Amino acid sequence: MSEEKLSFQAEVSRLLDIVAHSLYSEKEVFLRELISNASDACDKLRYASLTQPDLTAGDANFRITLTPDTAARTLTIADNGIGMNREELVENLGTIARSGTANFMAALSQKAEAEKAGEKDLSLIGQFGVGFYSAFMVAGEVEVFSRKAGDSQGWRWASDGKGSFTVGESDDAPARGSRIVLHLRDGEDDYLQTYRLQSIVKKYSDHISIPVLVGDDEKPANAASALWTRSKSDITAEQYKEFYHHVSHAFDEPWLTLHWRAEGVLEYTNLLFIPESKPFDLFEPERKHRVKLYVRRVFITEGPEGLIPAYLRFLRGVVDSEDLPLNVSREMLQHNPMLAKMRTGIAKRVLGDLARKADDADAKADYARFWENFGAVLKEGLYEEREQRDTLLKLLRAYSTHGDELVSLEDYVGRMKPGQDAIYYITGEDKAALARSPHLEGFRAKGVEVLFLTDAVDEFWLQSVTQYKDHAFKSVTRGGADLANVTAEDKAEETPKAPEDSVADLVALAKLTLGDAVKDVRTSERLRESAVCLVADEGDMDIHLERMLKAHRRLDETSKRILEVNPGHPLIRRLAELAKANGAGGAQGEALADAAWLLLDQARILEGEALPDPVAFGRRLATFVEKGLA
Ligand SMILES: Nc1ncnc2c1ncn2[C@@H]1O[C@H](COP(=O)(O)OP(=O)(O)OP(=O)(O)O)[C@@H](O)[C@H]1O
Repeated sequence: MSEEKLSFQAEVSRLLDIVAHSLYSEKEVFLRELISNASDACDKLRYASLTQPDLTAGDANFRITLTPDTAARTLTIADNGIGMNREELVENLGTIARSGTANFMAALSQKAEAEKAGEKDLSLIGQFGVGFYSAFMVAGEVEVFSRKAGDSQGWRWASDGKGSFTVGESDDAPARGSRIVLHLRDGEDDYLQTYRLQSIVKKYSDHISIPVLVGDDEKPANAASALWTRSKSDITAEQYKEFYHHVSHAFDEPWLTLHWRAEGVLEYTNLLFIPESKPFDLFEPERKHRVKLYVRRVFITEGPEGLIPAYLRFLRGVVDSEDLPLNVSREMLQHNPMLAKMRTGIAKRVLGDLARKADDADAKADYARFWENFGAVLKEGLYEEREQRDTLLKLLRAYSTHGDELVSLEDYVGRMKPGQDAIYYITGEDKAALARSPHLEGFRAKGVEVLFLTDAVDEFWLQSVTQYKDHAFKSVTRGGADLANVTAEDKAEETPKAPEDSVADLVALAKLTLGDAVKDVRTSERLRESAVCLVADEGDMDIHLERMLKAHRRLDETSKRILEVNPGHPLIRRLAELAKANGAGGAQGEALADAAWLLLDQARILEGEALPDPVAFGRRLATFVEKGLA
């Protein structure tokens, strides 16, 4: 077959464009990327050879070699790993298959815009890692010769990184694995010097368990032992960080590094990291984790189901088991009882370490950073893992009416007012909008704190977790406000409102007028400044949850709401007087009926809901304003 010319996927072309104009300040990281790929390729072959020993026959010593050629001005990175066939070369080196790529590209173009505007480097690309494509930061042309383990045919892939690449058969491919030849750009001769290459390997790839050989030197330039098998005291923070970059393909700092060995019935070593920033694919529907499973230093698979609970899927790193059988197939893993035991052990340990961070009064801001990134994921555990519920509730943080800082449930309970039983919350998308909600007025006036719960997942865990330390969770937009029993801080608050019966006629008239449009009309305990609001009945679905379900087409019906009126509000007082004077069948009947509809529509607007009949609303409003001006 002759050579074929193919185009890069559009995202790759855009990425290459950015890479060529290098956003990386340290170009040398291209080597880290290529060595990381080579090491992954060796890991993959080692796993495959467990069941097909022929694959490594004749050459079982995995290694990565870097060969500079000063005359040709090329740097060659070769491995004897799994290699790639034609389809894999096209697929892996022509597209970006990773989930979340679309989001990333969007973020990237924003960044490009921001940079034009002269804003600070957001180092987004650094967080994502451009992998193989980083080769084009230093090379004007890249050739990949590759032969897949077990295949007879070898291939050559080549590109100048400008929109297209060629792929064709090659007699020059290694016996097994890949050889990447970088034709260095002018000015990149640094990467032809052995000592320079050695120092880069030491810096970024010391933890790689495959030996990396540079030039003619027979001694590997890296320590070539799996980092997690070394003693903690022998590992520097820098080495942990580089290992985190390698396993996670992310380039932020680890927020937390957890390195421990579980001993007892089961033995396994864990080197896990919590990233400092949110990975792009955190909310993909599969909710897959990315932790790598090894058995006695042999890489088995990434992200096996059942090893890490979904609510901890932000963890990165490796788990190395001493007990699982080496020939465990990926498919059978999931049903292995040892895996379930490891999962429990890992969850306990991670949550325990998080609890220590959460309890540390000096680390408040630090924990808040973690919470902002991963709190929404952690909360999934509240309904998915009963055994960890109490621990997770202790880790929970939320904004509240108390101030600008995240608060814990313990803080909240400590501030509860005499006579207050419940933990009050309000759900919605946006904290600032929630803070303006009329439902909060009475709570504010009595100094009762209300939590703002703004993650979609909040609606779900609140269905199954009903209380914290005997205090029920209660939505301020549902049921009665129960504020009568709470002693106000401010005595003025206790001054009696207009007696309820003064608005009884208005309430009766509104009920009659609004009929089926509402479940009930009643006077409100929770309003102070606003005239009206809508609430859900005690047993009904919360307004925000219902709206969310409808948006996702999981619900067709809308439950009826209760319209609450504030008997202390001047408008309500005035309407109440009119309703009383008018009696049944009075001359003001029509105007009062219009007023009732306007009150309901106003409450809907405050709730952020669309009006079912905006034309009627407009007409009624016009009539009223006109009368008012007359
Ligand atoms: N030396 C190699 N041997 C075998 N396969 C390779 C090699 N280098 C790259 N690949 C394949 O190409 C794919 C794409 O590599 P690339 O570096 O772009 O992305 P990645 O390693 O998946 O992730 P990242 O971009 O975070 O590094 C790899 O996932 C792998 O399948």
